[in-house]
Amino acid sequence: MSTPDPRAPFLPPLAELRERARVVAVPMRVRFRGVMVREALLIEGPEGWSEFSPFPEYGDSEAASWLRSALEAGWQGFPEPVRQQVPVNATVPAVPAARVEEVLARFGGVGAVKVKVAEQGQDLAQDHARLAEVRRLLPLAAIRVDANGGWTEGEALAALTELADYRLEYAEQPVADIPGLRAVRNELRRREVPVLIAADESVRREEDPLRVAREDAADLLVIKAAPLGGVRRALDLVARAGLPAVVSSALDTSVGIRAGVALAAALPELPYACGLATVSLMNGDVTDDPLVPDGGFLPVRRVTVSPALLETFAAPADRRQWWLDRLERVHRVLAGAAG
Ligand SMILES: O=C(O)CCC(=O)C1=CC=C[C@@H](O)[C@@H]1C(=O)O
Ligand SMILES: [Mg+2]
Repeated sequence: MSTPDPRAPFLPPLAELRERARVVAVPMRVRFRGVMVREALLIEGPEGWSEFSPFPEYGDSEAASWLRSALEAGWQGFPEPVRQQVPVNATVPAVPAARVEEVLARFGGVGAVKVKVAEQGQDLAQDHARLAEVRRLLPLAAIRVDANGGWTEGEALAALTELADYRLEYAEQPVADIPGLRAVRNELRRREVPVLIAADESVRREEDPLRVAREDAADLLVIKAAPLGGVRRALDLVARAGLPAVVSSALDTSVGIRAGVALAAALPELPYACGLATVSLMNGDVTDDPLVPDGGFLPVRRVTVSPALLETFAAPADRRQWWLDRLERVHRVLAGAAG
């Protein structure tokens, strides 16, 4: 497969993007990544609505991939799907065990659940309790955990050796760096602990997203459309990596989730349920017909944005300005890359 053209897709003039940009602040039902409000800049392009919502702490060059992804959605459109619906997992944030039932209920029936573990300020007993509750409520579900790099190697080995009793499908980013992932993976195999290792941050936040695969540091990759520069770039990455991929969200509105669905729908193989049901964690959306799961699946379809909801969730003026300033800086980064 060829290297994606760094200039593609076409970069519209900043004035055009600014003029069409809408900034929303959508409340969460439950704290996730430490936030209770998710902000996003949405732009309507000729091919449909697009979302630019890099997390606020990300710098401009990292955010440039998110803008590329938005431009693909709005100005280029998505590649042809090979399936018309995609299986999804429920996502359980690092909530107390007593809240698990209420969180799971938001997702309707699903066959897979991702549980956050290793949250700062919590301990392994809390992870155990959360996982035990998920297993009690869904005895047959595929369960995976996501530590967001929160364990040391020693902690990861100890924790996963114990948590394997819940029949874990895989552990996402148990430790922060690639040599650590590789070491944990090798040691778990040596101990015959049946937990696969997935890389997330080590793919989407690395200079070289193929390094994990090259260094044999994970069994599978977590792939997100926006941080990887869009659906086509993510597809190219998966093809080059030669590892199974799980598509996951960036905690987007339904507009951003649409890109994730397009990615999952276009992958030649989709062996795992995708982490694309996160609209269910939000207390609002920009469409009257949100991309939330039905029977454990999301459909492959367009998202129609509601002008009334854009008003309802319009961000305060200072935050709107913050996003417009960011858009301007990141546009400059992409214009530089194209020059
Ligand atoms: O994968 C899922 O089930 C939901 C998405 C999800 O967990 C994430 C979305 C956005 C940011 C990340 O911190 C987080 C992740 O680590 O995968
Ligand atoms: Mg993750």
